[in-house]
Amino acid sequence: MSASTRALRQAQGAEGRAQGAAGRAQGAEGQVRGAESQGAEPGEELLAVEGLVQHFSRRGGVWAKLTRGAPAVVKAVDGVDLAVHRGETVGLVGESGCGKSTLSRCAAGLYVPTAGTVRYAGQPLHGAPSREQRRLVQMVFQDPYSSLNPRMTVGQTLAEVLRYHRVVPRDQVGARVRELVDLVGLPARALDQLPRSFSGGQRQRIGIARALALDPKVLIADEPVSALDVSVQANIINLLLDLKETLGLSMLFVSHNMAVVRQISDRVAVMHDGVVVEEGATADVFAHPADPYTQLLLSSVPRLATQQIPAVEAGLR
Ligand SMILES: Nc1ncnc2c1ncn2[C@@H]1O[C@H](COP(=O)(O)OP(=O)(O)OP(=O)(O)O)[C@@H](O)[C@H]1O
Repeated sequence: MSASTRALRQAQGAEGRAQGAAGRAQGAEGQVRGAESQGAEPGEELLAVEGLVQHFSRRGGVWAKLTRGAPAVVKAVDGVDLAVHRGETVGLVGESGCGKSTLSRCAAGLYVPTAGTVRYAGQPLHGAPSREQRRLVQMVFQDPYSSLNPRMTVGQTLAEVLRYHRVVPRDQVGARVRELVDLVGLPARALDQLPRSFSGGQRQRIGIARALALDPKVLIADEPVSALDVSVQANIINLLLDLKETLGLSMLFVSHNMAVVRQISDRVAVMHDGVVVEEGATADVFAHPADPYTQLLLSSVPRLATQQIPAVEAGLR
């Protein structure tokens, strides 16, 4: 985190935080400003997975019928060590099915891993984490719509999260809900609207607001822009970059899109068949990929070296 951001965080209450980021979020209609995040001094190790294994059994159920003839166990994640340091964004890349989502869900405490540990600031996150610990790491999903209750307004959804997790005293729930909506660049009238009234990009803003409602320290964004029109992708990426800076968040950014990951990440980890095959500073990995699989991934993005990424192009239109 930069000195100015640290000073801002110290000075701000929740109100100042909301106003600061909202202004930036609304001004994020231009190009992706990924360079801001790169070169930041990495802080202490915040989220760490060690020796993480997640195997799924194919025995029984519809899944087994669909995959008849395949091995009985899917080794979705097969021994991964990965850390996200305070204030940094780690990009997790790899083709579909390599285990990115499974690793993210384990890291967020949504799955109890087959083996290995997930720690936040040295403390195990799975097992029986406290209410406070559960809030520390939150996910933003590819399709926020499927996880929003279609019969609840945005205001009701956010208020429910705040009340259930007792994030703020009951008499402050309304004010905090308004701040959250402002924080993600949505107008106040969004509070009274149902999810179906929003575009894909706006729904993703709601998904981000819901994750932020729990006041997390680490955000895990699993393909947060891949379901969006290319013209909207840059806005959401810029919003995430702004929120990361303003709130001092750390981020694990999961994507199959090498160009987007390059733009947003300080470090990158490349996943293949359930393991991380290469990890390093983003600029180094992209300039000098060491693993043959990374080389293959990069060679399939020929425009990358010389041209703007699609999201940037979209943002400039
Ligand atoms: N609940 C489950 N039961 C059985 N197998 C699963 C389950 N979830 C994921 N898998 C399998 O684990 C492997 C890794 O899946 P995962 O979704 O983590 O990959 P991914 O890299 O995120 O791919 P995508 O981007 O397509 O989601 C795949 O072979 C997938 O079919």
